[in-house]
Formats: sequence, C-alpha cells, structure tokens
Amino acid sequence: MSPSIHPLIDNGVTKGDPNFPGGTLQCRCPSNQVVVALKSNIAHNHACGCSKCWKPAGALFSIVGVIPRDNLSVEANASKLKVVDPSAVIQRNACGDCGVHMFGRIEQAHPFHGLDFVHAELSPQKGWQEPQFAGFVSSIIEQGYNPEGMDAVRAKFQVNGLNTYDALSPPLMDLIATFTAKKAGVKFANL
Ligand SMILES: N[C@@H](CCC(=O)N[C@@H](CSCO)C(=O)NCC(=O)O)C(=O)O
Ligand SMILES: [Zn+2]
Ligand SMILES: [Zn+2]
Repeated sequence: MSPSIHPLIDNGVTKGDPNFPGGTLQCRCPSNQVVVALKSNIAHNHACGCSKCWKPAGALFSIVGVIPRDNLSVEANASKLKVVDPSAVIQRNACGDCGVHMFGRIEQAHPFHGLDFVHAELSPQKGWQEPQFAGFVSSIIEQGYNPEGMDAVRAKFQVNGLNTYDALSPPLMDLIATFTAKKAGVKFANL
C-alpha cells in the first residue's frame, strides 16, 4: 500500500489559481475560531517532513508556504494564540485550544526574515498556490518512519510531479547561502 503523505498530495495535486488574491485562515475550534487574513497568495508552498511544522492527523508531511509578514493580520481571537516553541527559529503561533498552527514568524536575523509560514489548508477559499516540492523528506525517519519505506515516499511525490529534497528547494537553499555569504562579506564573482 502506498504511504499516506497528506490529503492534498494523496488524492492528486490540484493546481492553484495564479491570480489568486488571498483569503482567510481559520483554526479548527468549533466556535471562537482564530481568524487570520492573508492579503496575497502564498509562495514556495511545499510538503515539509520536519518534526516542527503542523500536520493534520494521520499525515506524514505538513504542507506549508510563505507570505510577506506585512500581508498577514490576525482578525479574530488573537488572545488564543501561543508560541509552540519559543526557542525555535520559526515562532509557530498555534491556537491554544485546537492546536493548529496559524502562522510561523521569524524575529531574528535570518534569510527568511519578513516571511511568515502558513498552512493554506486552513482556508475555506480555493486557489492557493499548489505544493511545489517536498522538503526535509528524510526527517520523517527521525519521527519513527521506517527507513525502508523511503523509496515509496519519494516515488509518490515524483508521481505527483514534486521533486524531493532533504533540505529545501534549490532557490531557497540559494537564498540561504546568499544571506550567509553576504553576512561574511563574500564578494560574488563569475569564476
Ligand atoms: N530534522 C529536523 C529539521 C528541522 C528543520 O530544519 N526544519 C526547517 C524547515 S520548516 C519549513 O520548511 C526549518 O527551517 N526549521 C526552523 C524551525 O523549525 O524553527 C526536524 O525534523 O526537526
Ligand atoms: Zn482553535
Ligand atoms: Zn517544517
């Protein structure tokens, strides 16, 4: 049987609307939901196998994308938000009642500073950017996934048109390396 990666991957990836204007995210409480407004589409949406990103029950992977922090505002029940792990680079603000992560924010100097991490599946609107790749794939082993099943996991992503990486995608890794090089004062040259 093929592994259950995430409902948005298992049933085939649905393309988003390239002109999607944004929408809202809601937590999963039956009442008094935390509501977050997003003023644009997300970017770099990806499946993440790391141990820290929120996943729906039964899923091996999270689906998470980024949005400029200025495009995100909490519209209702902000008082329910709690930072899951204050020592993490990404400060994941979760609903203290239902546990879903509403947004992750980076407050320190970091290549992704200014971008918030969000889960579009918490939105009632359709058209968000579809997942573009799978990152931190090998990290699922750290959470107890049998290493013998990894070929099947990677194959399932490939069948759905998603490349797999054990960190992030090449454009994001290039951003991280550029930030690190600039901080060190490296001068770029066409060697
Ligand atoms: N093996 C570790 C990896 C954790 C990790 O580095 N996660 C990345 C990706 S999260 C979304 O893409 C990261 O940037 N983490 C920073 C943070 O979580 O604060 C594990 O599985 O835990
Ligand atoms: Zn909630
Ligand atoms: Zn992650």
